[in-house]
Amino acid sequence: MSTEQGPRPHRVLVLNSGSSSVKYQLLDMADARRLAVGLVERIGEETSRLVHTPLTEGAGGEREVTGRVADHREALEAVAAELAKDGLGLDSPELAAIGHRVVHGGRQFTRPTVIDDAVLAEIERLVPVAPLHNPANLMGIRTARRMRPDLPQVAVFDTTFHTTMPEYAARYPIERETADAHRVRRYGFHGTSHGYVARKAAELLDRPLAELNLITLHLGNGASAAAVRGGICVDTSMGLTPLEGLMMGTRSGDVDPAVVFHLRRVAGMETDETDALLNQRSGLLGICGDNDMREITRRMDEGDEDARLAFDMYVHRLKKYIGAYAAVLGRVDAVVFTAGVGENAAAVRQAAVEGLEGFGMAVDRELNAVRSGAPRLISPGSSRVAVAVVPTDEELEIAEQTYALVGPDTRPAPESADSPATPPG
Ligand SMILES: Nc1ncnc2c1ncn2[C@@H]1O[C@H](COP(=O)(O)OP(=O)(O)O)[C@@H](O)[C@H]1O
Ligand SMILES: CC(=O)OP(=O)(O)O
Ligand SMILES: [Mg+2]
Repeated sequence: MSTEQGPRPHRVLVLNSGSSSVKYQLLDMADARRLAVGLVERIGEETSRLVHTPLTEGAGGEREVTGRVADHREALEAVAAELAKDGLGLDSPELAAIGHRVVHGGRQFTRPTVIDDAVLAEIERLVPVAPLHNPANLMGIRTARRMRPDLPQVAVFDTTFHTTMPEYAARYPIERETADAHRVRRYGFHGTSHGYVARKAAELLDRPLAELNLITLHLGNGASAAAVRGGICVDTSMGLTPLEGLMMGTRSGDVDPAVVFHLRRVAGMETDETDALLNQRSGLLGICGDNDMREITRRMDEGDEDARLAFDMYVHRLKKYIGAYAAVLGRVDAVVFTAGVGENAAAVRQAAVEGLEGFGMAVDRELNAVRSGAPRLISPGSSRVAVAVVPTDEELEIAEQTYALVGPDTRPAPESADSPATPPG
């Protein structure tokens, strides 16, 4: 190893770019401490909003900036400006790397990957199968590269965790030649989150992950379930794109594919229209006009029947996946709820597990009502299967995977740090 030239950089900026939002965190990896966190939401609308919270000593509290943010480039520029106000700007020599959530990595990206032009081109090629997500991820990456061309940038893919699915779970039962020619298969998403909460659930249960059969339920705006045996994904509910599976905020989840042909024939709906219908105007929103579970449970409490129907459909479909994955796994040690809905909507957890006593699953009403940011059990002591709430932290997981790949312990001394990044193996 060559000689040290001052302290090595050990901060990582993580960008989790969604279709219309960016969540970000700046972390000090020396002690896994968060220095700043924030969110830009409603990108592309007139009412965009940036909420930035510096967490360094004396930096003051949360700041809010409102006004139109046209796209993910402007969003990142606005984030950089806020970070700079706290002395945490992207020009800081203490920044070691930028980690990006990339939703679709196809089959080729089976691990976090340092981004170069070839990797960017691959992510671009996958846009048709993640039309809401990969373009946003790409814009975040390109903007970050423009701002710090010297820094390693790492892509952490939602799909990676699911690349272990057995072939019989990953394939669709359609003509092989056609499927293979167009890479039509099930990829699965939210993998960073499923992998993270599976590990955290093992810690909560104080048992080795290798021994556990888990059903992890990531219920955010997008939602997916995974069957995890010994830390390895054996099935998941999302497929070629993040549209399959559970009912979501605005996405339908599972429907008979003939719905698409039917709407083409009887209503003349073109492919793009049906795509927008199923991805953006369906799910909870399509049934009751709201996609936020807080609003839906509030309306339900006031006796609103549309909200009740949306809730019942959401829970019914969730329960079907719990049952299916119990069958896939044979024995279940824990059901794990995570993400915005899973962590906060006690009513969803209660209703999804209700009636599953025959599967050894139950929720304790009082434990379930506790509000907490900590991993916790919500099943009664008598429950054969543990039911848990485990907050996800995709940003921390991305930061750790990024740092493990390009942090100071893994790369040559600073003098060669600006040499081109290595492409995937
Ligand atoms: N306190 C809460 N009670 C019920 N649902 C909530 C609460 N907070 C957030 N949610 C739900 O979580 C969703 C956002 O989840 P999140 O995991 O942040 O999604 P994403 O990362 O896809 O944007 C919201 O749309 C809402 O439905
Ligand atoms: C893949 C996916 O659905 O992501 P999100 O939940 O962030 O929309
Ligand atoms: Mg999310």
